[in-house]
Amino acid sequence: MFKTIKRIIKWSGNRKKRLYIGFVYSFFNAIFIALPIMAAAHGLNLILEDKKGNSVLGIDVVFYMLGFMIFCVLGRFVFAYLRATAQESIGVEVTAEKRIQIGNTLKRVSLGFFNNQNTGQITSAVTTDLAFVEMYGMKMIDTVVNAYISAFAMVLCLAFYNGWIALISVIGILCSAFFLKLLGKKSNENAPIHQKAQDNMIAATIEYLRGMPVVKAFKQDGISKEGIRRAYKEGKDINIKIEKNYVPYNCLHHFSLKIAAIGIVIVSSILTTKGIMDIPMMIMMTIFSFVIFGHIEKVNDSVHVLEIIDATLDKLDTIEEANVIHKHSEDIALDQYDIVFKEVTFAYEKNNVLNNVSFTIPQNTTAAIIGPSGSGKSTICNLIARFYDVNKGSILIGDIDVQDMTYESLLRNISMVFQKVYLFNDTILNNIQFGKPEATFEEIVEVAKKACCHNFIMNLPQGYDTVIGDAGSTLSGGEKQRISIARAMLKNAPIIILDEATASIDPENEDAIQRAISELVQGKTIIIITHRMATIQNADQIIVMNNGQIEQKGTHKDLINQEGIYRRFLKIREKAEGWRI
Ligand SMILES: Nc1ncnc2c1ncn2[C@@H]1O[C@H](COP(=O)(O)OP(=O)(O)OP(=O)(O)O)[C@@H](O)[C@H]1O
Repeated sequence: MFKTIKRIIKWSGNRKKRLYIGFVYSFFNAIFIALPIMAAAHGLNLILEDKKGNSVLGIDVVFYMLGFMIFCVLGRFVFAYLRATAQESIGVEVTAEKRIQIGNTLKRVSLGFFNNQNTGQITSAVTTDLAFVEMYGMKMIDTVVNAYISAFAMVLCLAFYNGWIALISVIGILCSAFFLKLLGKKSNENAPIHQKAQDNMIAATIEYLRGMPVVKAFKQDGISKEGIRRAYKEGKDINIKIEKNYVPYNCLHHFSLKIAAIGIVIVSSILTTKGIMDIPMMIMMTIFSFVIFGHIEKVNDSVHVLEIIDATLDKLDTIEEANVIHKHSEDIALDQYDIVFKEVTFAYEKNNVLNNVSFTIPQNTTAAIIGPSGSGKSTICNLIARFYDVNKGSILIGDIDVQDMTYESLLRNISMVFQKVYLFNDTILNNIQFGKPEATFEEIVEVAKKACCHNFIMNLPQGYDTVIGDAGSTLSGGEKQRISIARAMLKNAPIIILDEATASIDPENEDAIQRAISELVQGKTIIIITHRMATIQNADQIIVMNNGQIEQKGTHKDLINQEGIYRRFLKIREKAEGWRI
């Protein structure tokens, strides 16, 4: 429990000082809770003395007492207020920074990180988990640390009057701390199970929502709901089991505090009957027995929360410590753009997807990459853009290893158009402008015209200001593709990677798009994955991939005369394109 408290304090970074100042306020707050009890005992003593005939209770004394009580209430209010202002906003401030920090880290990790980590895990880490720490982190500091500080302040007050009573309080607190430790251990065992159940529920929900179109198309509502129902049921069962686990320790924690409270009352009564303690003091001790453990009693609820916070911080640390792709790279401006693969070997997980691949694409030339499905064509493109790092060998652009360049300086030189287009849930204008944030409206319209988007954009209700749905879901595949080509055109990078970019374009637009692509690629270094024969035949170089290796390499003229995959591929394509209406 205290280990996690220490972690939260460390997590608050340069705001630690405010936490410590808050602890001091908390101490004085507790003193101002104890003072009225002590004053009441003193008042009672005066009343008894007065009754005995010693006239000690004048009107001035009554006013002093009243003034002191008001002073205590005000003191309590002031210190509670100061503590809250010092500590409570820290959680919100730190999580806001952490979100940006994690966002920056996620931007710079290799895409492999998202494969290895469950998407549900990452999503929950940056949304619900961080929100949990935001909401409960500082609350726990208040509940736990301030509870012990309060108890410590009151024990000091008790010790001032009677050492034995103070000792009983300390024993009660220590016993409860022991049971809380056991509870913490149990909770520690359960936290990852709870977390996993929660991640599974989130992952099942995402899967269910993502798969909705397929579910509807195949009318398999029942089957798809089964997964989500199972995840929710497991979540519920695990939570019930965990709660049951905690019951004995919770009871023992409360029991030890109650026994200590009863002990204080019994010992004060015995001391009073023996004449060692007077009645007002005994009443004061009894009142103390009610309030001294009040805050600590609630600490047991915090133990589970702290364990969840601990597991959450572990998870957030894993993301923050993720292998950032350009830890040692520099911002380099290239002056030429030859792309060289030197004996590149790469595996996404265990099995090699590329084996010893070497080729050179000279600046301002076009290389078409062809090959059967799964042969590694897209992987080559992903490695050029450094979405992943090679396992062996190197990739050079303009004689500079891509690993020596920062992501930003590398990607400044590359425009990519993928078959699977991703558009942001934003206006069309902003989606195109993403390629060059400083572009003027006129520039955007110009590229949109070249990419054959302008007409359909103007037919939309708000033209360029039309907001397109999630991932562009309100546009057709061809329209999305044309917007992504416009985006790439606007970026005007010297290297263009086209990964089956025309695959989802409707035939009537294909020629127009091809013209647009011809404009996009003017004077650039191009890597293109395509099945379109005309594009392949016109390429300066064709790289034929098979099973992660280069099977053939050369121009159309070279390869047409060789027996091999390329000739077989051409035959199939000729047949397919011959069928086109
Ligand atoms: N993110 C990934 N994680 C793990 N394996 C992957 C990943 N992406 C691709 N692969 C695997 O790597 C191999 C090569 O994939 P790649 O996408 O490069 O092939 P491709 O030639 O472009 O195929 P296609 O023509 O079907 O797009 C395939 O076996 C594929 O299953």
